[in-house]
Amino acid sequence: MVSTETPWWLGAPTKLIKKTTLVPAAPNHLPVHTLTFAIPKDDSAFSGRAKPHSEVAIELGDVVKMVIPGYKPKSYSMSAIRDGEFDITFKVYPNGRASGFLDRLNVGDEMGTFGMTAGRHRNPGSFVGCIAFGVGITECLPVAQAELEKGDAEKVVLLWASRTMADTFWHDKIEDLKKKYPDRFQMAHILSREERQGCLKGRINPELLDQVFQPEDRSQARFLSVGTKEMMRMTDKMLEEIDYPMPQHALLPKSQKHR
Ligand SMILES: Cc1cc2nc3c(=O)[nH]c(=O)nc-3n(C[C@H](O)[C@H](O)[C@H](O)COP(=O)(O)OP(=O)(O)OC[C@H]3O[C@@H](n4cnc5c(N)ncnc54)[C@H](O)[C@@H]3O)c2cc1C
Repeated sequence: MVSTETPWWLGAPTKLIKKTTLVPAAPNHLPVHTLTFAIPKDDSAFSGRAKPHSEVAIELGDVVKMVIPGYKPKSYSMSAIRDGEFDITFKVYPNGRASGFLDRLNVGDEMGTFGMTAGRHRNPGSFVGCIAFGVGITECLPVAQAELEKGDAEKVVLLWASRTMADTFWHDKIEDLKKKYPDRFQMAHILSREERQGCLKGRINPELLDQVFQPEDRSQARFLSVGTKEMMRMTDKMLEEIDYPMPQHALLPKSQKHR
């Protein structure tokens, strides 16, 4: 018998309602855009491993799967959720199959999307250190904000590694957090290709992590790094070198059944 049901991995048709450019395309910078979509109204469209958008826990690193036609569902962090709409923020890679498709969408177009759990849980404690590599800030900043809002973290330090300052965005959001939490939130930039006052220069290494993250009580420190798999593995190794064994010191370790 042939099933007429839509497979769960196609998600539900989701309409693009706004496109905002955060980093314009330039010879030395890949563009970054935010796409705002209307949340599909009918939750019954989600089955199997697909979750409704309203159940995506941004603070636990859950993702939205964007179903790229003729390709596959690709993961993106939900960079914000509001009444009836959600955002993804993405970098457009040269010849990127998924990012290229997203970049070519026009307001009013529809594509399949669904929510998916990252299968992680939160490790509580008084110090949070976040390390974002490039566009990894799309997960790190919303998680850092959620940690500040929760209140048990006395200090949240966010280190953002970029090529140059012109590759960065969300300065207004970062300033708002600094103003709202002057004693609890600290932001540090490290730039690999630009000397700039007030910013660290070079690449992340264990000594630098030890210098940037200085918890009063080391046993309370929890870390999140977001970037490519290789960058995250490398960062975990560096944290272990400076005596923060992982996943004991992970902010969002994988839950048992998702390992
Ligand atoms: C859990 C999770 C969350 C994610 N969240 C986001 C997000 O919020 N925003 C976002 O922009 N992306 C995010 N990504 C990455 C995203 O899923 C795609 O991998 C990315 O958009 C590239 O896909 P593509 O098909 O366009 O590029 P591909 O066709 O896979 O690659 C095209 C070219 O770009 C290069 N490239 C691809 N990815 C990277 C990279 N990360 N860094 C440097 N070069 C690269 C490739 O080497 C290749 O040369 C996330 C990934 C995961 C696993």
